[in-house]
Amino acid sequence: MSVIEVSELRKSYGGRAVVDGVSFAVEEGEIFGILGPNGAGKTTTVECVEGLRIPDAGRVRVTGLDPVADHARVARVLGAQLQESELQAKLTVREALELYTAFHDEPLDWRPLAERLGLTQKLTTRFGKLSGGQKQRLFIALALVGNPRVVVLDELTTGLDPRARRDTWELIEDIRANGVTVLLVTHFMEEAQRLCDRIAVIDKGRIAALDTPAGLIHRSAGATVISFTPSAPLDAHELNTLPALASIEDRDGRLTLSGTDETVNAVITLLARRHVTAHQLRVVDATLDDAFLDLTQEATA
Ligand SMILES: Nc1ncnc2c1ncn2[C@@H]1O[C@H](COP(=O)(O)OP(=O)(O)OP(=O)(O)O)[C@@H](O)[C@H]1O
Repeated sequence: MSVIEVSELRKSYGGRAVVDGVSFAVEEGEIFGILGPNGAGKTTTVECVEGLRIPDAGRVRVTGLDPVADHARVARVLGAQLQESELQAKLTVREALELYTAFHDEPLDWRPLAERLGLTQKLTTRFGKLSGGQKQRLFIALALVGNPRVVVLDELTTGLDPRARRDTWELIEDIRANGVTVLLVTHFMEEAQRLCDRIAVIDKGRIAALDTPAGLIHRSAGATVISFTPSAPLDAHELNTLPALASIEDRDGRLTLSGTDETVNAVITLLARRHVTAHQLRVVDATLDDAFLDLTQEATA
């Protein structure tokens, strides 16, 4: 049984479908990413998983339980990251940890958790005085203190500096290493590529693609990019008919072509045949960034 099952989920506001038939399943121990442009329906989807919004249609199950009908039981297995507005500025870190411990039947001891999250020195600091990174670490601690099987983290590293972001990534890997399943909403491609086992790309309320990060990159039209400045102009028709070509750009005589390994080999053969030298030749793999733009543009078209 999957830890999270979402099937044909739909939610509309004022007659506009913001989640329009989303289905996915998250397996035990996975870090599953939800990636998409602003307003794609990511938060609405995960809030249906948390039982905070009621779907118009479709089925959501968390460890086999309905998050709305079985809200109290789901709250025991699912840890959700709070939004900033949900904690009082005057509450100290210790008070927040004690308060959230009291909400759960079988909580973890918050002390080692605070230690692992680097909060021990901050126990007497009020929430309002914490830095952005410290607040995020406290939110992670509060999401984990109930000893959940699943945690939902929405835009966890937004607003963090690169160091704090990397620390947070290590924490998430650590959480998973302890057997917790992670559902992660993110805007950051690097974050998704580094952390997620699988990613659902959501665009306009629908799943545009669902795959591993490497799978998404390979699936996108231009998985490999070759760029060079030819020593003499090349024939446009010959370039445009290269096999598996996804895109071609000529910027002040520097050519950038995306496609597959087949495209790259054909470019090299063409250069040799025409006795043209390629200056500053670069071949790079596309990133998840490229794949994301490709996939979400595709869905727009
Ligand atoms: N309670 C609500 N009432 C009306 N419209 C809403 C409500 N909640 C969300 N929406 C709209 O639904 C759409 C999807 O919102 P959602 O927050 O799920 O997107 P998102 O993918 O999480 O976006 P972002 O990346 O910007 O956080 C948006 O256009 C938003 O304005």
